[in-house]
Amino acid sequence: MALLELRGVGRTVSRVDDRPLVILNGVDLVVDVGDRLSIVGRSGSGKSTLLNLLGLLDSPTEGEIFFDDAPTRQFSARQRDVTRGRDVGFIFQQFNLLQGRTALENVMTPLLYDTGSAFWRRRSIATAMLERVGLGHRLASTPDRLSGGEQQRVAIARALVRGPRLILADEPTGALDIETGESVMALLDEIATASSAALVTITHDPAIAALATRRFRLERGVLVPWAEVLL
Ligand SMILES: Nc1ncnc2c1ncn2[C@@H]1O[C@H](COP(=O)(O)OP(=O)(O)OP(=O)(O)O)[C@@H](O)[C@H]1O
Repeated sequence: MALLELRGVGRTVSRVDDRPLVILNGVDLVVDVGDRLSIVGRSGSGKSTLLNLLGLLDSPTEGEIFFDDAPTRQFSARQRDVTRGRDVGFIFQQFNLLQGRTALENVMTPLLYDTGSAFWRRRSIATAMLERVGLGHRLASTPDRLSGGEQQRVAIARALVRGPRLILADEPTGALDIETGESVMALLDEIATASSAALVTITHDPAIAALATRRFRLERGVLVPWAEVLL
């Protein structure tokens, strides 16, 4: 079942010199429930721009994006925010944790926006999530007391605490050594599998890209399937 579908998606921005810059062009992509996709591409090829579109942070200037078969062009700003908050989890290279806040507080943060019972149960839900990523003993630690791998585990717990159906990871292992990166990817895959979430990973690392079942390369804004295994 298609969770997300991009049809003929493009994104063009105007520059200071008024010449338009085509960042993405004619992107067709279907992300199914439980899919594992990787996207590689040179710096400036449009990877982050594409991820922002997949996460409903930006809108395409051409084409259409469907979420659960609904055209997102017709979504109100609130509908986009609600859909994103409920269904999309973001993981970044630099973790983006709230400094000065404990691991538990960081993971509880997305639940503050939950209108259901999860809001009232946020402490126990966040605790269980941190236990799941192996950090049950570091609930009270602030990011400055955690290693890079531990910080990324907190970020994963925070991204997944609301049970998103789509996980978007932008260079999730970029700031980690190879071994820690592999264990972070294994954890991401395990949690995504348990909740049937789709996982889209942007990476420069061919070994990380090869973990996905569907691999793509962005070449100057054009998305091309990439079957080559580089291991
Ligand atoms: N709002 C904008 N206005 C002008 N140019 C932009 C805008 N957003 C992105 N670009 C340009 O579009 C190109 C693609 O940007 P994008 O950040 O998507 O690339 P990327 O593949 O993620 O790069 P990197 O791997 O270096 O992060 C870049 O040349 C960037 O400078």
